[in-house]
Amino acid sequence: MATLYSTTCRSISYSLTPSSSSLSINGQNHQRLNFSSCIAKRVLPAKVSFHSRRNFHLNVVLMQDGAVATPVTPVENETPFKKLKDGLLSSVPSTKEIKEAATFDVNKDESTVSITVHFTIFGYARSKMTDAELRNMVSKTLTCRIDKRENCDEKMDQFLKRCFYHSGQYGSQQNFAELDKKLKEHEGGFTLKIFYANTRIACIVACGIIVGEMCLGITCSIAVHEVREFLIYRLFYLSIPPNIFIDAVKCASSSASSGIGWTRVIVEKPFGRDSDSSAALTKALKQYLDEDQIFRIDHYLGKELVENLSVLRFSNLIFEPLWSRQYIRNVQLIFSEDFGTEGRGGYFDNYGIIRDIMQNHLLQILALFAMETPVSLDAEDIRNEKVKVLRSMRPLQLDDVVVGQYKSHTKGGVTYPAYTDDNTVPKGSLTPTFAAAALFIDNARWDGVPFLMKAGKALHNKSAEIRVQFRHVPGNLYNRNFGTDLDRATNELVIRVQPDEAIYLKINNKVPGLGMRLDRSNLHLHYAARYSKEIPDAYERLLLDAIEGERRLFIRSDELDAAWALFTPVLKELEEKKIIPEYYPYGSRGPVGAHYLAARYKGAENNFPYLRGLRKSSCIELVGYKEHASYCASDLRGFERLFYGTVLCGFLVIKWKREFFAHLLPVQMQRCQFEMESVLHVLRDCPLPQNVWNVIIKPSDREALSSTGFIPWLISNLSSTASIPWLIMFGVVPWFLWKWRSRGVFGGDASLHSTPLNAIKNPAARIHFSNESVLNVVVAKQAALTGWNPPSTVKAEFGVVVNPCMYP
Ligand SMILES: NC(=O)C1=CN([C@@H]2O[C@H](COP(=O)(O)OP(=O)(O)OC[C@H]3O[C@@H](n4cnc5c(N)ncnc54)[C@H](OP(=O)(O)O)[C@@H]3O)[C@@H](O)[C@H]2O)C=CC1
Ligand SMILES: O=C1O[C@H](COP(=O)(O)O)[C@@H](O)[C@H](O)[C@H]1O
Repeated sequence: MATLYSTTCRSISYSLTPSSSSLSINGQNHQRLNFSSCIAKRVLPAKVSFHSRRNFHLNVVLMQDGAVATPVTPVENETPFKKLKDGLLSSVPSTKEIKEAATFDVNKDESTVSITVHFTIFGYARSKMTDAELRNMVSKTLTCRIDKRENCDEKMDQFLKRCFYHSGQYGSQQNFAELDKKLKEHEGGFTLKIFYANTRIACIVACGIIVGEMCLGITCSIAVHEVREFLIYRLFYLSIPPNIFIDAVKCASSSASSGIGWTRVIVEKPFGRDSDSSAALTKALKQYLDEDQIFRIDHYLGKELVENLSVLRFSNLIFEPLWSRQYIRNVQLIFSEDFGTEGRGGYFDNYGIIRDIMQNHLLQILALFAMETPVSLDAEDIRNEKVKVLRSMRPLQLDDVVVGQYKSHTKGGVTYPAYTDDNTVPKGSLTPTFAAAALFIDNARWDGVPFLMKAGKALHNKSAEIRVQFRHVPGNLYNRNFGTDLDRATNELVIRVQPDEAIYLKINNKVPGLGMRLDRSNLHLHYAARYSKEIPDAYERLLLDAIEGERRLFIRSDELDAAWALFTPVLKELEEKKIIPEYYPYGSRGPVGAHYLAARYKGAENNFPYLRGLRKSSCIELVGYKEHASYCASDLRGFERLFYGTVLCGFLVIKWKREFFAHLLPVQMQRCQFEMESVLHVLRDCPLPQNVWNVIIKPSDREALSSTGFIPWLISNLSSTASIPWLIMFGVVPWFLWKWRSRGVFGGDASLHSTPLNAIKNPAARIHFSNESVLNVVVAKQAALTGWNPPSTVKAEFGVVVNPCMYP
């Protein structure tokens, strides 16, 4: 826990916890500290144009070109708060500056304000630590980042001198009283002088700049010539496990809150586990705090590109008109981490990825993305709109969720652990480390548009992205260039939140030259190339906002209720039904089920995500799958066609499984322990087909599939004509499965099948392959390998039909 305090206009009590958690400072994740310490806040002499707090952010919104200094009203960006914002952790004022009283020439009214700010950070936790040890710990990650890197050593030294530590129990009034005593020793007194020539200005100054919202009670008619006041502001940052929030808040509020000045509390997530526990937490917090003292932090809201969402939408004419169901096909919100829980399993296992990432970070992004235009940039106006959009959403359905958990995987001689290998995780835990979900907003703007969320740990990369896929161009003149590949034919806007922040729009473009060839190119805003300034860390922004009393990026209690209302039913169902997650190898792209979920919702023409990577299509027409899909191209080689046919068969199996496989083959399903069957999951995880797989595929190739993900694996393998076993494998596995099933159900005689099997074969018969000989080769190979040759009637029904391209 941390207590920031400062005397004068910004006296902040801040406590971070010397714990294992990561506080991101300077763009890196660092240990999150439970500490309170002191940062001296500089007083910045500046010419300022004062505004009320309500307008404060309008000032900030003024464009500042990152590359070229803006000539526009620079004074508005130079408020002490802005400076404070730019310099909190990095630019510590010199002692001279601290002691100096700043003089602000307030417009023509000549109001003059003298401010001296003391800023101190105190760490508070149970662990024993001296101030020097704390400073040493902080110094390991502290850098001079935002400001001009001048006198860094000196600045950091000054900063560290303001860090202190006090050890105590979270539920001990006495320990908090001791903390209070120590804080007071550092707080001292301060003088706030307001010289003014105009009462109105003086009050605006006081309200808007000096004492933030605390001044609201001050009547503007008071003619103040000089105010000598001693204000103490304390900001408690509860970077501690949620089960001790209330103890800490109780003690802080009764034994260590500021007597004169504000006391605020930043609460870290998770805010409960579901609607009930969240409501209980809010109720308990409100015993000791008012809502406006509570700052529920969601650090994703402090990320630069998330903040930029509203700017992008509301200050660019080109985007806002497109921001609706009319033009947007789907929106994808993606979070992935390339590491597992690694030591945080104790916390994580009680929450799981849906609560850890989706219910808060991704949902908050969604709300900002989808909200209607707020009345103003005022925190309440923005939060009102967010609540409205959250309340227009349909609670998540189990059918629209896929959960996964990472399993151990060996790559390059290194073995990566399974989630359950973490010794802070209970054995046999079913907690999802991956989830994909489709959410819907039932309002006029977004009706029918899927918002696809995906979040996972131990995946192949670390990133956070918003991807907006637009609808196809109706009657596109250039259709011929794209065929039926919807992804190529339409635009996509990508907002890369991290790493390497960027915004880019995928467009179709003519490749320069005499011919007419189109390609996909990006209109690209790459932050590192465009802006020389480093991007502040989310926590830097949010801590500063809390100090300033800016609530825009913090979660209001009604927002929280609305968010939990969306996720609580499905979380309960997952837990009550003990849904087994799909297992995915550490470092992979996650469970296959997620691709099917996405395929179901991304758009009718886009049902075969695995085929997308190949950027080719075949002359196969599939009729009988829910959404009609067709792929056509003239240059496919035989084994690729075969592959398509095989995967399509797999889709049919999935499609029809629910009707009859579920009760005919419960053993198989149970053995695989999966709720949902998929061809890939069968290949990778079910014991029986794995035997076939093992006969045919070299171990190294098997491993490659698990570790690289299916699309790159296919691309690399299918592009090698030497790899003839692939051809066999793609044919054999489904046939083998089918054979096994036939045996299981009909005693090995497929001809005895009746209605259920017909249910697969009939639609399958409508799959057209354009190369008969390929199938015959495969059938012969599989007969050799499995000892079973499908009866000719079956072969015929599976439809080896030479079929010219039906689609140009
Ligand atoms: N780590 C992350 O990436 C993120 C964390 N959060 C949230 O931030 C908060 C802190 O996270 P993190 O630092 O990882 O948490 P930790 O589990 O590391 O806890 C922080 C500190 O709290 C004290 N503490 C831990 N467990 C207990 C306990 N059972 N009873 C009393 N005190 C305890 C410890 O200090 P001591 O023993 O010295 O008192 C510890 O150093 C949590 O609410 C977390 O959910 C939010 C987003 C991201
Ligand atoms: O809130 C959380 O976020 C982190 C990821 O944050 P990032 O800023 O590094 O992307 C995640 O690791 C953690 O599980 C979760 O609690």
